[in-house]
Amino acid sequence: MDASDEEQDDRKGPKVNGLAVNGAHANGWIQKSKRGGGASSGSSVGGSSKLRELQAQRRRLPIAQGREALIEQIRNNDVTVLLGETGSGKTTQVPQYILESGIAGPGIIAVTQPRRVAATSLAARVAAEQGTTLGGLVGYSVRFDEVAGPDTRIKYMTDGMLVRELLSDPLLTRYSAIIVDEAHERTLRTDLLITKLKTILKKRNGDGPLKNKDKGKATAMSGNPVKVIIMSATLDAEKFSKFYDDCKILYVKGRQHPVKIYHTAEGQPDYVDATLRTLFQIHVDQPPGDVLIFLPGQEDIESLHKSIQLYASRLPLDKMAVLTCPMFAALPPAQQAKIFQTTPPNTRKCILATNIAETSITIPGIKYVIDTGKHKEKRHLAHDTGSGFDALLTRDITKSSAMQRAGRAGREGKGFCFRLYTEEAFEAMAVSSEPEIRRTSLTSAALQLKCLGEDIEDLDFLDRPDLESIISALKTLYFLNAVDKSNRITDAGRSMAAFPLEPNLACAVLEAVKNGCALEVIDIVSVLSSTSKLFFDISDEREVAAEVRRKFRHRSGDHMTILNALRSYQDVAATESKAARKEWCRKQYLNERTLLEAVKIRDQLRATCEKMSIGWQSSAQDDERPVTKSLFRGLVLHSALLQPDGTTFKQVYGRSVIKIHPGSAIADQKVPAIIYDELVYTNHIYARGVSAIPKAFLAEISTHIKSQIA
Ligand SMILES: Nc1ncnc2c1ncn2[C@@H]1O[C@H](COP(=O)(O)OP(=O)(O)OP(=O)(O)O)[C@@H](O)[C@H]1O
Repeated sequence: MDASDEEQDDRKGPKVNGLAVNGAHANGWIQKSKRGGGASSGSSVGGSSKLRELQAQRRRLPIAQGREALIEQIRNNDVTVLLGETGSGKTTQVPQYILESGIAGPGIIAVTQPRRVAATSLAARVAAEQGTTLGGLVGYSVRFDEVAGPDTRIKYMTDGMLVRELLSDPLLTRYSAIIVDEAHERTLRTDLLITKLKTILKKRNGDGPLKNKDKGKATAMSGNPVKVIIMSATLDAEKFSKFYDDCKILYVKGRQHPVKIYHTAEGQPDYVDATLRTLFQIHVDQPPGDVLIFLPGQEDIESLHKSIQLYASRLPLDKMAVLTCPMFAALPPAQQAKIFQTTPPNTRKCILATNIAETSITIPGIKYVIDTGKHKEKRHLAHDTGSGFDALLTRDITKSSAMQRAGRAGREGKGFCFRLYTEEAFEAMAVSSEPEIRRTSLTSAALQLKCLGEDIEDLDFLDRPDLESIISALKTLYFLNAVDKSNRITDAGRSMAAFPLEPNLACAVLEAVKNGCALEVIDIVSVLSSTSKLFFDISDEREVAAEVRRKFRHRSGDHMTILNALRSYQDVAATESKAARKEWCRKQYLNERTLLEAVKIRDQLRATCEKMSIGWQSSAQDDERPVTKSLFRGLVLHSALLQPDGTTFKQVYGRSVIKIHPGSAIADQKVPAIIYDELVYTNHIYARGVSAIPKAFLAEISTHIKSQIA
């Protein structure tokens, strides 16, 4: 291991300990924080020692030194770009400063996050710092889950939730401050917010950004102005500033604890093996402290997990034990929660994570980070037919990601980051990832914008989406009958947008209402919309799991199979205790978290139907045909016909030749046509979530679709 041995300070530009503004040292206006804690709005700040300790921790954060100056800047400016090192305290402190200083008036302070795990864990931390219970003064809102109430003033939410709120409140009038955090990730939804906030600022605050105090006061008196703060540790601040009419850029200097970074002398093509060696080198040579390892995906995590266990079992008994905790989205909740648990004595916890743990979160105990420099990236390969598929590819990370990963060490004390790539490789990395708007499907965004009376192709974005993706999105909306031939939103399109679902699944629900099987389709769609998969795919138990789950199999395919599994779970849930339910799920290799989430989603979808006076009860019983027919309507662009070879399928509205995934309930059946939820690209293009459909469905496609593809 070649130690380049510098402390992480990859960002260029002048900074001072505390704050600097637009690159210049902010001499004269840096003030020491008078106090770090204390809520201003009726929260129950008790005198417990835990709370006192949390308040002392707040005062020790680097950002606390510039608290007053920061408040002043936000007070005097409509838009602020805030750049501060990882761990400096931006995400937890800025909303509290805004609240405590009263800048935001009586409105809610929204803090957006790209990932739900960040939104929920940050809300819990800030609630504790305010001495209140979660859901009171501080809450969160993520898709299908909200813990907030009438007293909530700071709300951590996923960027998607705030975009959704635009539909019911286009000027986001409930919010007096909107903090867009981790803006460097450039998720599609964050980019949409950044665009929309520009118009919202004009409408709520008046023309042009307000840069001086007097103007700020004048607007505050005249209506319901909003403060916008764009934050990140690794951001192209100038670009954001330019977008918002050269708004102020503030820099927070300093991390609470240093992180020492090491690079390898040579590249490590076998990064899993290199990780294993580095881990045991740390384990043998370095003082106690937990290790966080970043790997691209589940397969590498499972393989490394096994190797570590094997080596750890051979360690001398007088050595510290090694405890491994995998962390990826599809993992059951109990296992995910392990990363936040305290480590038993004389044990080194070792978390093997995807980039789900890369930004925002603080994992107690982590002192060492091993960064393989790889991640998986979803890319939508669009087709001019409106079809296309998402491919998950292993790629090099960006400089931004590398810095965020290193930033997960050094949150409670001095940290170390071991990068399994050379310093030259780091220097050669792209600064930040390509914005999602330029590489994922735009269908949902285009529909939401249509509802707001706007066209995605006309909007002012930080980076414009590709014309090809826009066309693909608009064609999909047309195929779903969400827009008409003149590209105007239809009533059906408006109804689709009202559901917290992808437009194709919302379309299937609306079709199911017509076909008398909404109950079933809502159940299926609820499982499909959960964050994790229903069926565990643990590689070394794959065959046992498939055998156990055979009883849920339905001859028509995976959608009805999902329904069978959900129904069986509900039967168990109706009679058994929580523990028995859990055990039942474990034995069936079913993810209970998915089932619990699906039940919540189902309730929300039923409530959405009721709000729109749509009946969700079913008339069709024990008949899969209307169910698959309804799903087909939503998944029409995901349909494929059996080829003469009898094993592969050709997309009806695309050019790809695909196979049914071996894990599918109908993998060994010969069926004339299929619909599928997604395509995954490995050595072949595989369709996952597959159901058989009669060819007749394809023939029945409405004439407007036929004319479109002619
Ligand atoms: N859940 C938590 N448990 C313990 N300490 C925490 C927790 N959340 C935050 N902290 C402490 O507060 C510090 C600041 O966290 P915060 O998330 O505000 O930083 P940040 O500047 O937003 O970092 P990042 O850019 O990495 O998100 C952390 O370094 C850690 O010391």
